[in-house]
Amino acid sequence: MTTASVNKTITGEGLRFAFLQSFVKLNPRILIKNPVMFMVALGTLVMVLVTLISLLQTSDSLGTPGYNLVITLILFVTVLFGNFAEAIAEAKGKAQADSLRKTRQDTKAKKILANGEIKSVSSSELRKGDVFLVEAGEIIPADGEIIAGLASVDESAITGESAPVIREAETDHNSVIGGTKVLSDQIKVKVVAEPGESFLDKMIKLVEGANRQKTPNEIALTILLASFTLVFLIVTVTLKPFGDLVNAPITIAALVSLFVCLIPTTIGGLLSAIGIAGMDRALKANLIAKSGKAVETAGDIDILLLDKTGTITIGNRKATNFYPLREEDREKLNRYAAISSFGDPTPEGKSILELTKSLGVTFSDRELDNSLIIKFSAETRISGVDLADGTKIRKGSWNSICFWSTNREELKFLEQKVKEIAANGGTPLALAVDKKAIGVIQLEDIIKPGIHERFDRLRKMGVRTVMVTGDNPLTAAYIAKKAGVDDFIAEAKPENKLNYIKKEQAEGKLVAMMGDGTNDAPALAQADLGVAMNSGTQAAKEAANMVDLDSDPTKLLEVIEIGKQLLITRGNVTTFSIANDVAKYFAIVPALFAAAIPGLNALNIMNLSSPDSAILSAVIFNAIIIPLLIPLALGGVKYRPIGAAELLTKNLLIYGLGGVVVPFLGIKLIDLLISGLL
Ligand SMILES: Nc1ncnc2c1ncn2[C@@H]1O[C@H](COP(=O)(O)OP(=O)(O)OP(=O)(O)O)[C@@H](O)[C@H]1O
Ligand SMILES: [K+]
Ligand SMILES: [Mg+2]
Repeated sequence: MTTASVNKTITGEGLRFAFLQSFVKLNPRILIKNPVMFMVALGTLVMVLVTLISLLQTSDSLGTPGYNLVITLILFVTVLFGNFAEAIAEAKGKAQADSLRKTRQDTKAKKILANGEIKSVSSSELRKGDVFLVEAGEIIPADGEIIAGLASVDESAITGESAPVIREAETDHNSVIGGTKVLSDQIKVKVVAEPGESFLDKMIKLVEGANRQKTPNEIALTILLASFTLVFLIVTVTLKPFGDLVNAPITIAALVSLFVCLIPTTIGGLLSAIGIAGMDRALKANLIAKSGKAVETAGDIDILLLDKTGTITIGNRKATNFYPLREEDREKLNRYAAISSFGDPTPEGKSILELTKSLGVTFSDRELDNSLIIKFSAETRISGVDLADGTKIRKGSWNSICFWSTNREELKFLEQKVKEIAANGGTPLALAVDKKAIGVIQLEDIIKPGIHERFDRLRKMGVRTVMVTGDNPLTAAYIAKKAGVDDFIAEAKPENKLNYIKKEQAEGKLVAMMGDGTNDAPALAQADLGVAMNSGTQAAKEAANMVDLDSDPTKLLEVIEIGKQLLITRGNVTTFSIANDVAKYFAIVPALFAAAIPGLNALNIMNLSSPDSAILSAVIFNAIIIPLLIPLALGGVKYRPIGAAELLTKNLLIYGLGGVVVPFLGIKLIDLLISGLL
């Protein structure tokens, strides 16, 4: 199964589920969470009483039992429609959860005991901290981090992506998920999640909406809608004495109907469906949002921090050339580049080793016996090896090698080459032996095609892009200009990201970033929107509020579009809903008083056939607009990157004006259809 392809359309089973849920959600304890719909339900109850009383006694102020019954039923259906909208949004998640459950199964695990022995246990017996072995062809029994080895893994059960991925110990891609399958090699994995708290468990709960909480914006909007409801309650109630005063008695059916038509039932009925659909869209893009708030925040992001390598440029930097200080050093440079990269697992190290191989450099493993490998770190920007014979080889950024080297005079000759490489967007690495620089290694980065257009799109949405790189300022400036980012931070260390985020947040900006390494975890936690790559370390995934199953660094751009789409859809449906209510006011009120106050006839532009028909048509329209808008609520309003002001004008025109016009037409049409029946 694939999360990406499951259930794009709603199945018959989904419809049945949603239909039943519409009744389950009539439970007052569930309904009260939606104050607008709760009031409609109360109105329905009032009308049930009125219908019963009107059966027993005839009175002008009660109306006929038949008419009252019809109004009662329509109000009841209105509540059901609201429930149905939410249920149909949830139905998609339920289907996804069901297929994910099939992925989660008990498997055999080869647990490695403290004494090194292997014991076969059930996957459910594995606890956090346990170590297990998985070999080619086996299912990984639990979530974990690889502590030894490397393997290609089929993650299609979770990501829907059929191409295998490589996971390796001691890299930023050391994370494996229980339920996925090892295709080649074998790995030792340390368990990171207790049973029941695995990634798959969390994902199932998430898509099911089991712990769905209202987002802050949803709460704010709900409070606003509730206060509208209160205002309209007062407006409607005070209309009664006014009607008596002008000798136009208003029936309870008319008052309740007017009230229901005035309160924002459309957005009230669709609000939570819109939120669920937003999370669903994120899921379709293979993004696991830990909360609805994360998706919502994405729509409001001001600044996007992006890594250079792998995000703006294609994958890994490739070594393309060696430049010795003196021509006679060429052999030596190539050789030491190879030896110093042998124990360097970074993409840069691997690529240097490959280039030396293609140049015919050979050396035996024995030369590295008893040597001390100096691992690359983003802090030092240096890697290398101390050989057993005392030779110290280092490679790293120009600044750090300059700092380490003592042949200051000679460095000047190399600096020329370094600048040349950087000015063309490459990354220069200097190589030094025993504190003497002997040459420069050229690493090349290729900018991803189409990335410029994506940044243009973001700029139009009002999002500023900032490239962060550990590279030198010259290289950074070249790539930043070529790729079209708004700003860059060069020679960045992990804590620089964190500080930059804090600084922007202090100015009231919302910042998003994506990361995979343990290094990135603090910044991912600090960012308003932190997206971790699925391949990343456990620390990164825990700190983030979204996880990208595809581990695609450009996914941030999609996240923002999904967020914007959610906010715009909600905004537009709200505008439409309120405009609708205004229109309904003008449809009902003149009809109610036209007989008693002839002057109001001027307002009776709709010329509906009778007050009863006007009210009935308005409540019918009020009810059916909810299911009619379900496709819009679930599908979302397509987001186009135009300026904020232009967007507002356009949306006000379409949804505001449309919201006024559509009910006039709809109510008139319904009036024409039913007036014959009355
Ligand atoms: N394997 C390595 N050995 C030695 N030095 C390296 C190695 N890889 C990178 N460097 C140097 O360290 C600098 C910082 O690299 P790093 O990979 O930390 O950058 P980064 O923060 O990941 O940014 P980017 O997104 O550009 O990769 C590089 O510009 C390069 O000069
Ligand atoms: K309404
Ligand atoms: Mg890097």
